[in-house]
Amino acid sequence: MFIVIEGIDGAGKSTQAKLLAEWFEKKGHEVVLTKEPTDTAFGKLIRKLVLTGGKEGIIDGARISHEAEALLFAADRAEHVAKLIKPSLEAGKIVISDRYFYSSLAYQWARGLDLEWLIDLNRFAIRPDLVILLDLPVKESMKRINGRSIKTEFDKIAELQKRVRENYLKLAERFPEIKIVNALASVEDIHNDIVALVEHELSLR
Ligand SMILES: Nc1ncnc2c1ncn2[C@@H]1O[C@H](COP(=O)(O)OP(=O)(O)O)[C@@H](O)[C@H]1O
Ligand SMILES: Cc1cn([C@H]2C[C@H](O)[C@@H](COP(=O)(O)OP(=O)(O)O)O2)c(=O)[nH]c1=O
Repeated sequence: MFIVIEGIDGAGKSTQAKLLAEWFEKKGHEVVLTKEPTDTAFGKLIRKLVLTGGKEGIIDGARISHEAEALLFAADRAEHVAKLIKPSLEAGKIVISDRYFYSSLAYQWARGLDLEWLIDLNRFAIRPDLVILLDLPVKESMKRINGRSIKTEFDKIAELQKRVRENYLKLAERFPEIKIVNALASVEDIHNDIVALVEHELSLR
């Protein structure tokens, strides 16, 4: 089973991915908990070129072009799918990924790239069984990650996050595997909502 957790920065993805992995482990499953960008050479390149390119890089996404940025995320993902996700699923393991190609659609679309081009570019990425979209207002996510962002650029980041949130909600109408979870609740309540969705998915097998 392949489960993806998506949402804007600070939505609670890594918190919930970890709890879900523990839930599966308690039930005796072998779990691979992973994320994008990955920790491989491609992921490191993305962090260097796209995510930590100084103030400018963080706000506008890149000193490199948005197209090159999308291609880097896709290259990282191609390696992720080929070397970890596919073999793990074939071995019968549960794979939980903190972000996947829906992040590329939501974020790179918010940067102004064409959605259909992004979907085509990511066509190699096997479709997950379930995508949990942790949805919450940007104001709340900003409070949660306050320490992580550059305060003076706060508003610009918030504006981008708002577009990303709207994009995720639009994507949920197009991709039936995306299930929206209200991420404004407590960690425990959100976990229970996610477990209910997972149990429903398991009952269909
Ligand atoms: N439901 C929640 N309510 C309040 N704070 C939360 C909740 N879930 C996570 N947090 C906190 O918010 C911050 C961001 O959570 P995190 O799981 O790292 O988000 P993400 O992986 O989506 O960026 C962390 O400090 C975390 O402890
Ligand atoms: C996977 C992915 C992430 N991103 C963005 C979303 C986040 O703002 C950022 C980094 O992701 P994040 O989950 O914050 O990773 P980390 O904290 O480990 O560096 O990259 C994209 O723009 N496109 C993508 O395809």
